[in-house]
Amino acid sequence: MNNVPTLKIDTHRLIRPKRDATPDEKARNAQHISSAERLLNLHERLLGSSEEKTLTERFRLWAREHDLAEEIVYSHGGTAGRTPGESGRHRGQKLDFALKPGSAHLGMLAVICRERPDDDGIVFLSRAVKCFSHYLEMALSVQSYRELAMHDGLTGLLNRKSLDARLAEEISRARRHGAALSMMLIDVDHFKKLNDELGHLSGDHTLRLLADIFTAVTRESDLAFRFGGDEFAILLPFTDLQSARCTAERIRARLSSMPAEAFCVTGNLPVLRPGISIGIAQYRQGDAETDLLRRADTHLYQAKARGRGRVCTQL
Ligand SMILES: Nc1nc2c(ncn2[C@@H]2O[C@H](COP(=O)(O)OP(=O)(O)OP(=O)(O)O)[C@@H](O)[C@H]2O)c(=O)[nH]1
Repeated sequence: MNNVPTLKIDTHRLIRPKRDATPDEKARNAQHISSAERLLNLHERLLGSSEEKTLTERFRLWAREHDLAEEIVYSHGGTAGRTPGESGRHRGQKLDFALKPGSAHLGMLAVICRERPDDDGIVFLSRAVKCFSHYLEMALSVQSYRELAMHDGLTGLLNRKSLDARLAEEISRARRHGAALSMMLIDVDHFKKLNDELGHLSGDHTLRLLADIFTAVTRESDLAFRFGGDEFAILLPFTDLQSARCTAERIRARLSSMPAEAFCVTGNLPVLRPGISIGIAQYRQGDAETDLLRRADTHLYQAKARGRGRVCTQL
């Protein structure tokens, strides 16, 4: 974020306007001013966007409007070192630029031109790519902060804030397509006792182990969240109650198949195997987000009330 893009124009190459400037000097001045205007326009277009896709699209449109490129292709995992620095290397009608705004390597940018630019054209293109790479660096940095803000620091699962957003998305999808959607709420049984007897480090360790189990047992399309404290939520798109129940039982089976020592981080302590209670609800047409959440919570409460260590669902 400390790399604030600067408009780098070779002002020293501008020749002071003088009455007796030769036609050649006048032409060079005009060319530099036109380059500056075009780069300024690029800055103005890129400014204010922190999305990688939007930036690439804006750069592509700018390059096409200025007849600099037919196509722009950005790839994250470009072959580092193939093109040193940001100096474009002409390969047919394609110029490859390594995006290195500072010490970071952000990938490669392929600029596909209709005709081979002359040397001045390549220098100008390099400046434009450098400008783009600064904005891209900021966008990627904002993106990674956004990612972090959506996750829980202890378990790495999505956090409560993400749940609100994803629940609204999934409900609107289920509503639109008439697709099944289930929600699972999971709470650790007697977690306070586990914390008190084994210590908070073991408690934290248990929460991480549970998160790993949820990730391992669920499908890629399922979304696991740390709801808060010792409570978790899993959203299961395209999943009815019966399948969600099977997933819940698989989670319980995986948990009970783990050796008890796995839950203790400090040796010579009494072994305390954590149990979990699970409540599941399925989306019903017309449900608001809070309805699904409230019903899953009611079933979790039932699981606790009926003696814990079980799964309860709506009928
Ligand atoms: N180690 C650890 N403990 C936490 C964390 N967040 C919340 N807790 C503890 O989790 C415990 C939750 O306890 P309760 O909500 O009373 O419930 P419980 O003891 O699990 O009992 P039941 O849910 O009724 O079975 C509290 O003691 C919290 O201090 C955390 O991030 N790490």
